[in-house]
Amino acid sequence: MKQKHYVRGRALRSRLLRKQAWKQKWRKKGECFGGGGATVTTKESCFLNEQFDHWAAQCPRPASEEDTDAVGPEPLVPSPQPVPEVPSLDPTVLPLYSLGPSGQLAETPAEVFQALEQLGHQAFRPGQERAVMRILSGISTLLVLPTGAGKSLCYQLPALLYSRRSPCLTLVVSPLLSLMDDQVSGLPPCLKAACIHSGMTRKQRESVLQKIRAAQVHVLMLTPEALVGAGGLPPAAQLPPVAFACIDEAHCLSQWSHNFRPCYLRVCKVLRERMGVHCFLGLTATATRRTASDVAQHLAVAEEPDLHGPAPVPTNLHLSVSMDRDTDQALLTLLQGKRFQNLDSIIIYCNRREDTERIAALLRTCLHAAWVPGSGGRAPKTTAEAYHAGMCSRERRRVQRAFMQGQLRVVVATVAFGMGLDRPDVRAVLHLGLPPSFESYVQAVGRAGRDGQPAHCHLFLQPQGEDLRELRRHVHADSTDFLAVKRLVQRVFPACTCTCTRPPSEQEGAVGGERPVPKYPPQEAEQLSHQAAPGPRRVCMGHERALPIQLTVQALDMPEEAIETLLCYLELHPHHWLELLATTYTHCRLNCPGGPAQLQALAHRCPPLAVCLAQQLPEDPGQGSSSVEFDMVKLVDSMGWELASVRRALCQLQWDHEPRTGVRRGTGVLVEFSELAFHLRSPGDLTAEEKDQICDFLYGRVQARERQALARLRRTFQAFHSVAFPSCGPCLEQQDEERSTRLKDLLGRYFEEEEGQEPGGMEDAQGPEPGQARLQDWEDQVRCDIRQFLSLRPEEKFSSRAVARIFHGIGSPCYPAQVYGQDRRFWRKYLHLSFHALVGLATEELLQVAR
Ligand SMILES: Nc1ncnc2c1ncn2[C@@H]1O[C@H](COP(=O)(O)OP(=O)(O)OP(=O)(O)O)[C@@H](O)[C@H]1O
Repeated sequence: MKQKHYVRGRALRSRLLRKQAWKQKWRKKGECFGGGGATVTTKESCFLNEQFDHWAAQCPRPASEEDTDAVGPEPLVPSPQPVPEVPSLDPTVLPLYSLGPSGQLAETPAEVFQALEQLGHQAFRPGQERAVMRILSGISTLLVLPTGAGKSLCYQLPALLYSRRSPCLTLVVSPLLSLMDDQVSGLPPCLKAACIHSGMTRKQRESVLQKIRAAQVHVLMLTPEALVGAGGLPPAAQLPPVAFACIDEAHCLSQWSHNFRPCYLRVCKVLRERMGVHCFLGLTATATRRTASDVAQHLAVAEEPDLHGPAPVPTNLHLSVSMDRDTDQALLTLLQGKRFQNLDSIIIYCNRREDTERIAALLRTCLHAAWVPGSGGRAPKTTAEAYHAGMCSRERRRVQRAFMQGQLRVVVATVAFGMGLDRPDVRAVLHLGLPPSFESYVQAVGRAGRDGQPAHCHLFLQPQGEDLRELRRHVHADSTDFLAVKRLVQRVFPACTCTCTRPPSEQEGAVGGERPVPKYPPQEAEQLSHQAAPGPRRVCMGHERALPIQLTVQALDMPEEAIETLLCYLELHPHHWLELLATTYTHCRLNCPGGPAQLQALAHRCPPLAVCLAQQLPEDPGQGSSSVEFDMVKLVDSMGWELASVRRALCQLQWDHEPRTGVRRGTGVLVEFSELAFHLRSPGDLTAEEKDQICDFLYGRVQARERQALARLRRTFQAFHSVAFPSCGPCLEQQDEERSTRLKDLLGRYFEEEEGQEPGGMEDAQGPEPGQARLQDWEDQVRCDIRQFLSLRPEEKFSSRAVARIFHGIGSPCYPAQVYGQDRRFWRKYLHLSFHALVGLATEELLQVAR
């Protein structure tokens, strides 16, 4: 029987719960991205070769010197087993075809059409031939085509032809970790493919790498994290040359896209600098003009991207929208109406995981008896199942397989379902609630009717904009306040002693930084240069620094991704304020069982240890110690060595050779690395004005992003609202073609337009937004609640944003939902009021309390 435990003391419990929530998140991150794990120690690995999959007794052979750095996030790719013979390879892959005298593409040769047939297709679809010929001519290309238009062929065919000419590799970077294995097995048999992602064991990864080294793989699929994060790929010299790199979902590269992923920016850098990639193919189904030109810039595509391909929503899709009071009942009515009742492959998208479970159960109960199987012949056995990222991967795979095989009629899912799904005969896609953007709507409906046959899409919009409130929460969750930005800037640019040597003439402000200035869209660069005038000529050429992730996240009350995004902005700025390096473990603890004498002796054969001890001596004069703890990155910076070399030198202290036999043996020394940290290089001689400029720039960017996201939401809501029926009644029998076309036009115009021209004011400037109440009607009550909330937790130092977040039900690292969500008096209480108005009131009340 379970025993009940009673805990006294709210403060203690909150702290414990907070810690627990944080640990859970940390562990999950570790599973997904290879980072975020607990302290990595050599204790958990084999004593002989430091691998994690066996103990010393079963060790196949002692580690080589190169293996000794197999600790921490970077060196996850040791090569413990004999490497097969690598065929002699050309270091670079030349384009297959050369351009004409005026730079035009060659006429498509017969071998390209033969390869197309070999891949199972008779003719090219629109956009494919040009993209394929550009890649085969070595020209970087951005291809924007709707979902299901056949983008994958544009890397498959060139990969096949390049590999036919000489052994080489095509890299495909894709965020679809869950589907990667399926994607690999779905490739045509003439293309040998493999994948590397963080869900693989070290052994699996090593076996893939061996095949690659032996040039047995034509296409290598990778997640961005697997490329730039933990482990990465071995040096380019150990791999076949890369013909070209394909970036799937390339819109993630743009900071203006609905789905910016900072990690993607490092992908291009790593591919260029580490893998020597010159030719890129970017693929996306959802890029506005602004996003597309930003992505093109990153991929170094010279021309303006062509957005005049097929319309974002194919003609065979029939779109409709309704605003029903009782959405659950309306959904049941719609599915039993003439238009939907015979359709036997339906996806229903919900914004919340709980809803997927609830709706699936509702459909199982209410639809099972009423359902009339379609004429397709395959009658699904199950009516409805839920699918979301919170389910275990086995269960998700089971649901997906059942749907793909036609055994399941309806999948009720979050957006986690359907990415990369290639079932041609999905007959309907329904949305229960407003999608977060036009992009995600287009992507979702694009899963239907890929076979060209008619398919139906319906959206249930909540009439009072209730779903808008939920979506706005996500926007505010990503935002931050000025103080947090300032704290981050202080941590990133601490003063260094290099400034002492700056000549006085230069301190006055000779113009122009010496660091290289990255290429930037002219309009953007101009805008940025107004915000950040060129600073004085740098004396300090930059220091390597480590910002421990956990500590920084807690200190700034900002999620890791938000911090990474801000760091990316600084790297992208025309002044190139910093350089982001791969995350690393920064804290090192070295323990000598032989006591201080052994430590001193080791320092004689290990320069990093000698430097470290020398740096520590003034604090600990005369006192011998058998262990030492230090910041690796600081040490590396002071020595001017490479981080990997220092780590390797330290790890080697754990081994020496038996003097007589020369056999390797353990010294008993223990080297532990911990504290995963952002790793960067930044100058330490910034003036106070420069730091202020940087803060202004970052905060301006955060605000602009928030404004842009809110404006996008508003526009999405208004577009669907403008074509919505008051109830689903008129959509039961047949679609309304006029409204469907009107919606398609609105979507087409959105992707065609230059974005960012919208009035940028926050919601309050124009009165309450849809789904919001007027602040004046609530002000007294809100003030009263804020005061009560603050008085209940006098020990906490809330910021006004933290208070507003709690009233909107937004968790943050310091104030997680698991803790604060328990107090229902405040959590989510004012979701119907403007977030910024709440911040304003909270500021006034906090000032009042402080007086
Ligand atoms: N030239 C072609 N002729 C006929 N069918 C094709 C052609 N090119 C691709 N296809 C088919 O079109 C389907 C969709 O292709 P693919 O998965 O590459 O689309 P996509 O644009 O990548 O979609 P998504 O954006 O959803 O990933 C596949 O079944 C593929 O075999």
